Amino acid sequence: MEQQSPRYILFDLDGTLVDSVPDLAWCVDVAMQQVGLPARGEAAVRCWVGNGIEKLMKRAVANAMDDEPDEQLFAPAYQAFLQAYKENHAKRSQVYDGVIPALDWLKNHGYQLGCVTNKAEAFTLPLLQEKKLDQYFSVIVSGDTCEHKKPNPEPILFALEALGGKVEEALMIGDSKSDINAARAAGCAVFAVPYGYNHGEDIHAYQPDKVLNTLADLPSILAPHQ
Ligand SMILES: O=C(O)COP(=O)(O)O
Ligand SMILES: [Mg+2]
Repeated sequence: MEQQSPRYILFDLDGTLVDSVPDLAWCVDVAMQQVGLPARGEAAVRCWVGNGIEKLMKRAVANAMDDEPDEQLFAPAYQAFLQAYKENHAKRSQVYDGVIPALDWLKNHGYQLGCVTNKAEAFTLPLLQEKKLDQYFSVIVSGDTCEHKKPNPEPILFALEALGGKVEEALMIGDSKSDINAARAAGCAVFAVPYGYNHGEDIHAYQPDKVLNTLADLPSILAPHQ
């Protein structure tokens, strides 16, 4: 399959467009307190984000990346997190520098944009709206839109079908190995940003087609369309 210059660009959300860990960590610690566990803090949450909020809370309750949590603690902690995050998904979170100018430029130069996130839809849409990012995207695919999340290619393929685009014309941009692996499995190009959340690992190790220090670099890399 010959990769063409992209016309469809799919953006990851947490760690790529928005630094959402301050709100996620705040809500994790509210939940920990409610079930009598110690606060986990932002640094730990930064390593645990990326596979959806249920997985994040399993890691927080177990205080480990891969261990299964105590079910008696997990169920109430997860409910407490959902309750807290409803009111606290955008308060402390910030759009990264360079995002708005990049999205404006892409939108004005003929690109079709989508957002493909592992965040649950109940939180994705309000966060994008509150940060005034929803207006840029013709399709928004959340962690519970499809049967599988990234790194499965399904959400990327679903977004492209909605946009009417082919994988050869698509570029995924994300911060984690899940974004890179999903894009590779789908068969599209992938760029990464190094400032987000990749479970504490250097994103270069996953060999994206390019690593961008900021999304503001995109206009100097991509050709304008009509
Ligand atoms: O909610 C998460 O785990 C992260 O979502 P992301 O796919 O936007 O990085
Ligand atoms: Mg991400």
